[in-house]
Amino acid sequence: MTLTAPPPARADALRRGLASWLPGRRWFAGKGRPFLGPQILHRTPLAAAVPGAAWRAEVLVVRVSHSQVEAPDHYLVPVAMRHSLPPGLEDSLIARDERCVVYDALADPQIVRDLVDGLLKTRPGQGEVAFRRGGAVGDTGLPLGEARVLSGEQSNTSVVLGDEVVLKVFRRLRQGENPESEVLRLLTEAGQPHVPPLLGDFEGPLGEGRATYGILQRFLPDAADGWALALAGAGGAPAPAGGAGPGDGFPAEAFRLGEAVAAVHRTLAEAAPTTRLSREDLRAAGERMRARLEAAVRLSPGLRTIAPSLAAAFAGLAASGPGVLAQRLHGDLHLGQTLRTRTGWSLIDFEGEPDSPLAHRRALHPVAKDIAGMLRSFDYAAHHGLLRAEPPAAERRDLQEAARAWAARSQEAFCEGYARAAGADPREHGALLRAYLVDKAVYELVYEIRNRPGWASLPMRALERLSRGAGTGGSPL
Ligand SMILES: Nc1ncnc2c1ncn2[C@@H]1O[C@H](COP(=O)(O)OP(=O)(O)O)[C@@H](O)[C@H]1O
Ligand SMILES: O=P(O)(O)O[C@H]1O[C@H](CO)[C@@H](O[C@H]2O[C@H](CO)[C@@H](O)[C@H](O)[C@H]2O)[C@H](O)[C@H]1O
Repeated sequence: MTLTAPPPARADALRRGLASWLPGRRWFAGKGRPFLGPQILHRTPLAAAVPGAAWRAEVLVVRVSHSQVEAPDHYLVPVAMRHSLPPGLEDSLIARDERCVVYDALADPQIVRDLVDGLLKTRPGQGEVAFRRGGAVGDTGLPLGEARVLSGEQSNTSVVLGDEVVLKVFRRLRQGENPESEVLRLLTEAGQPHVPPLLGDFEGPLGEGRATYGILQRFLPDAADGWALALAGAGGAPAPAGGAGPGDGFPAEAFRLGEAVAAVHRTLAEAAPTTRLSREDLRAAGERMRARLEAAVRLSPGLRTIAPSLAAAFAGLAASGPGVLAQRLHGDLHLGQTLRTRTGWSLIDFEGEPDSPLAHRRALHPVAKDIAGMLRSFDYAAHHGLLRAEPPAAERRDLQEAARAWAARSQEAFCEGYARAAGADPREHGALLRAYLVDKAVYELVYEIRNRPGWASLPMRALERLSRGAGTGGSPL
C-alpha cells in the first residue's frame, strides 16, 4: 500500500503540543518560567523535493510571551506530519490529532535532506522561505549526503549532510539578518582560512519583516572540539596530533588559537567598517555593562555584596580611551566555538551572544570583548572538573590552585599568540580587558542560571576573584 501525506494538523492540537514540548528543549530560553500561549505566528508549508512523499512539512514560527510587559520570544520549529511516528523519535513528538502525528522535522534524517534539496532550488524573493547562495559555491548545486543531527549543548540545531555540509537552523529568531550569516559572508568572501566557508543562508517571514532561519556551511569532518581538547589538557593530556609538538600541552595550542583569532579579527577589520571610540562611547559601554550587572543582581542576589567592586571595573573603561578601535567581532567567542583540524584552528558560530539583542550583537566592539570571552573559557575548562567533585577542603584548595595555574598558563599563551599575529598585546590594555572579563562573567552567570543552574558556580567564583582585583591597574589575569 502506498501512503500519501496526511492532512495538516489542527492549529489547537499544535498549540497544546508545543506548550508542553517547548520547555524541554535545550534551546528554549524561558526554562522554569510560566508563559502565555504559545501562539503560532506563521505556518509555512515546505515543498518536498520528491513528489508523492508520505509526509508533509511546515515551518512554524512560535511566539512565546512570559508576561504582558516583556517582549515576546520567537522560536523556529520545522515540523513533519505523518500517519505514525517513525521509531526512535519519541522525544521529538510534539502533537497528535485524529489527522496525523507532528514531530520535530530536524530529527528525521530523510525529511531534512529532502527539505534542504527542495530549498536549495529556491531564490530570494521566490516563495516564503528562500535560499541565498554564499560566496563559496558555484551554480552547480551542493553534494548532499546522508543527514545526521548533531547533539550536544547547543543554542540551535545543526544537521550534517554527508561529511560535506552542515545545516544550522536558528531556533530563536530576531527580525533582520542574523549576524552569523552576515559575518561569515564577509569572511568567506575574503578567503579567511580560519573559518569554514559559508555556502548560503535561508530566510523567511517573522511578523511584518523577515529573519534568517538558518545557514549552510562547509563541514570540517575530522575536527576536534576545542572545549574537549581543553578539558583533556586541563586533566593532563598531551597536545593533539599535528599540534604544537609533544610535551607542549594545551597552552601551546592556546598560543596557536590566539594567532588564529587575531587573523580573523584582522580580516574583519579590513572587510567591514571600524570606528575609534571616544571617552563618551567608552563611558556608555561601561553604563551598559553596569545595567547588565544590575539585572544579574536581581536574578542572583548573592552578587549584591561584590557588585560595587565589579562596577568599579566598568568605571575604569572610560579611562582606557579615547581612540580604542571598535570593529565587527565573533561576539561570543569561547572554546566550544573552536575546532582543531590537522592544519590548525577554525572558528565557528558567529551568531554572537544568543541572549543579547541583535543591535548589540551587530554593533562594533573592541577586540577585547572576544579576547575576554576566550580567556574566560580557559578558566571554565580548568575548573569544570571541580564542579561535581567534593573532596575534603584542603585537597579542594590544592585542586583549585592547580586549576587556576592551568587557566593562567593557557590565558598567557593565548595572549602571546594573539600579540605575535596582531602586533599588539591585549594585556597592555589592562583596564579594557578587565571590564570585558567582568562583563563576560556576568553574562555567563545569567546564562548558566537560565540554562544550566548546576554550572552557575563557575562564573560566580570568577566574579568573586575579579571583584578582589577589580578597578586596579595592571593585568587582570
Ligand atoms: N563547520 C563545522 N565543521 C565541523 N563541525 C561543526 C561545524 N559547525 C558546527 N559544528 C559542530 O556543531 C556544534 C554546534 O555548532 P554551533 O555553530 O556552535 O551551534 P550552536 O549555535 O547551536 O551552539 C559545534 O560545537 C561543532 O561540534
Ligand atoms: O555556544 P553558544 O552560542 O550556544 O553559547 C552559549 O552557550 C555556551 C555553553 O554551551 C556558553 O559558554 C559557556 O560555557 C562554555 C562551556 O560549555 C565555556 O567554554 C564558555 O567559556 C562559557 O561562556 C556561552 O556563554 C553561551 O553564550
